[in-house]
Amino acid sequence: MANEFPKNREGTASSRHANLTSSLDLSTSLDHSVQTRIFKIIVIGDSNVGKTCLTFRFTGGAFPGKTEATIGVDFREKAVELEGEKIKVGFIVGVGLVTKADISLYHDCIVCFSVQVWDTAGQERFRKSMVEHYYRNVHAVVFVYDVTKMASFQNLKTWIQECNGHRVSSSVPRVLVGNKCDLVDQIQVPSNTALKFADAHNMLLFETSAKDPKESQNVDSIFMCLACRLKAQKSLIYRDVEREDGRVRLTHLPDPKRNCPC
Ligand SMILES: Nc1nc2c(ncn2[C@@H]2O[C@H](COP(=O)(O)OP(=O)(O)OP(=O)(O)O)[C@@H](O)[C@H]2O)c(=O)[nH]1
Ligand SMILES: [Mg+2]
Repeated sequence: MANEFPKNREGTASSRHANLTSSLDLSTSLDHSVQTRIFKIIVIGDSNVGKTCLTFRFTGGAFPGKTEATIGVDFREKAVELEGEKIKVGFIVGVGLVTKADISLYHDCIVCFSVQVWDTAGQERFRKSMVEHYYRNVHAVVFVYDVTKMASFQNLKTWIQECNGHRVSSSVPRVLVGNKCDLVDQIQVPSNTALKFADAHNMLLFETSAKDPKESQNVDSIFMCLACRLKAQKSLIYRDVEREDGRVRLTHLPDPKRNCPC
């Protein structure tokens, strides 16, 4: 896998990823971070639902002034303190619209295509191998839909299927986020419909807005709550395990004494 950042549509290296890991594979950065506590969270959902803005709000504390569709993947991370302990929350944010030309540019990257190109012959084979990386060693999944776009809510089923199809265990925490609640006059997905769906899939539901500054605490609580659950679930004692390829992999040992205050 190439160790360079995917180029954006203008062909320049994306500066949005500035201080983040130079690797495209967070599991690789885990390899080098013995004793560092990192949770890998993937954020998926249709293009344009606000995945990038939500993670930007959490990691950067603001709504980005200018956004463009994510090509390839977006990496972000934030160091947070939980119960006096410092941990890192790393995000991989799924890609939006991908054209055929983009695909040839990004053939070495981890790419998650949006539903628009899922069933296109030829692309499907490529997508399959890339998405494997995307879901590997994931600690939590955030499904995002746009409360003003019913289609983005209906497509969640497909995103969940994909997640399950990549052997993401049912014990991996999943949350559902309805974004763009600031657009009160345009809401198409009623809260009770979303709640039923979340209950049926054993997910917590957050309805929020990456844009509205008054919601910023709510956005933080999505990820902090996940981090909290992860911290409670996973022992943060890592041990090294030799992989078949000779590299070292980190695993964690269960620690039943930890409880999540959420
Ligand atoms: N009103 C409103 N607009 C938002 C909100 N979040 C994102 N947007 C806008 O929605 C558009 C898409 O946001 P992104 O964060 O780029 O969406 P994305 O899901 O990352 O899209 P892809 O990268 O294409 O998959 C942008 O024009 C944002 O400004 C929100 O909470 N409220
Ligand atoms: Mg994006």
